[in-house]
Amino acid sequence: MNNIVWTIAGSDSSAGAGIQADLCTFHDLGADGCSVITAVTAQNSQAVQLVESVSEKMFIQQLTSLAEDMPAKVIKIGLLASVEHVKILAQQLALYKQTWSRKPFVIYDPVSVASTGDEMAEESINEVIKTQLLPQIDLLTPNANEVLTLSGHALISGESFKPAVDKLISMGCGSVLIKGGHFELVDDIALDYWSNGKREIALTSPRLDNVHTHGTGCTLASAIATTMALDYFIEDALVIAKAYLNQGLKASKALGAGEGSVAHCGWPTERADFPEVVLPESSIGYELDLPGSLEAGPGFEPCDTIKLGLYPVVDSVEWVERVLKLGVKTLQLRIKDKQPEQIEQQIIDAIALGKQYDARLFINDYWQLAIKHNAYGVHLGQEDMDVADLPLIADAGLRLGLSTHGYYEMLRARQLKPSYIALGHIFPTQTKDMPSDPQGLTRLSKYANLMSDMATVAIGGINLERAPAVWQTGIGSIAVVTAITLADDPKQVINQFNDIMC
Ligand SMILES: Cc1ncc(COP(=O)(O)OP(=O)(O)O)c(N)n1
Ligand SMILES: Cc1ncsc1CCOP(=O)(O)O
Ligand SMILES: [Mg+2]
Repeated sequence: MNNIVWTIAGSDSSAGAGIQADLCTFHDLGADGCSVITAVTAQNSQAVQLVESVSEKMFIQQLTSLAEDMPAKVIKIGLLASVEHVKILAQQLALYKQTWSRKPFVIYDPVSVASTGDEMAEESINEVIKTQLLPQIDLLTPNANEVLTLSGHALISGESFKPAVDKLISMGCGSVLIKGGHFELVDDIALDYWSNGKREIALTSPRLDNVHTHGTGCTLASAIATTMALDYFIEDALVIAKAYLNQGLKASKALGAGEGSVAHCGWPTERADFPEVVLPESSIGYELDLPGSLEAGPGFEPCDTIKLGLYPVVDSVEWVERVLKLGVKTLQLRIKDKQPEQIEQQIIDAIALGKQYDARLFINDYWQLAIKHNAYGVHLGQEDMDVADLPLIADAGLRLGLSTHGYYEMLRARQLKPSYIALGHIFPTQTKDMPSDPQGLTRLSKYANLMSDMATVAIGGINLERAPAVWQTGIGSIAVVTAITLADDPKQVINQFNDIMC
């Protein structure tokens, strides 16, 4: 399947920004790029010498040529220098959204002033952008100056972010990423804040000194566009794009006498390049008034190893005993949707068996009962995390396993210092209704690599046939339900899994 991304932007003769940077980013991260040139700019590392918009005829024809047989999954917009182009583009985007079989996701990175400080667009352009273009935009990526121009809100403190974003959303755009590259809310920290009016996240990275920043806005927006085209959730796309940018900034270099450009170095893999997720109970979290109560505490009791091996997840004490007798050392009691009093005795019995066999027995969901009866550990999902008292679980000395479904959740979970992070679901599963698509092995390898210093567990649709490839990703454990509970011969299956994972 094609992952076509269009860039609608200006040509930068110095090639560090604009169309050139966009196409480079699409290609680097795995999208199929197409381009619609809005303007040709003559610039070098020190200044923009000339900007000339292409004719309306040429602008329309490029859009028409592509729309005819190369419709985009994602459209990324950069420099729009002419009022007429903005009007035409707004109309065309509305048409694509109404008529294409799959609505394109549209990202607009406003570019009216170059990083050199030169004005690049017609003076009256902002009015048409506000009234006609913003209603067609799914993600707007302004810096502080652009927030002021478009919303009238100055970003003077953390508290000013939400009203500014609310204003932009009320003007019609679906979500807003405020980029912190140009202002410092917190010393030495580059903070990005995203909200769609319902969900909000903030990401931080250390501010990088002595780097060349030409093309950062274009590169960030293009990296988001590509990862959205690769079907990542938006939160994950923002994380990957920020890591891509950090990696590119560290490798940036000057070509002329002035400002050099951000480099393009492939899919980011170094943990140091990935941002931190701002937790609500942190100084920046308070300042931004982020919802929720997650906080980075001292962390949870670790397991004795980060290679937890085969991890059967079973739904009865009988199964707990059965797999323990077959030598299993990591397991979970997962009984769904019962009142605590209905399952308390089963939890007590399972914990006793776990201790008798010296195994790592995790209790799914019922964390109060797990604390009350001193279980080895608790497993919680993303929704469970919002309601469970995590500091209480940590204080009680229980281990904690957390489910995650992508980069953002994984990095956020990591900050809580759990005993392991589960990654799923990897393949289609009949055991649980999953709201998202399976992650697949390529993503699992990336996650396992990024989390290689801690205990990780892969779950979802894993059977004996798939296990060798899963194990090769470097994951520390494989959790299975039906591969064991529906097996004709569970003993043989457990032995075969153990052979694969040795
Ligand atoms: C090892 C492991 N990984 C993931 C899950 C899923 O947990 P959760 O998202 O809370 O969903 P439920 O299991 O509660 O339906 C798990 N149980 N174990
Ligand atoms: C509980 C759970 N969480 C994510 S997938 C899953 C079910 C895994 O079951 P199976 O191994 O039968 O696919
Ligand atoms: Mg759960």
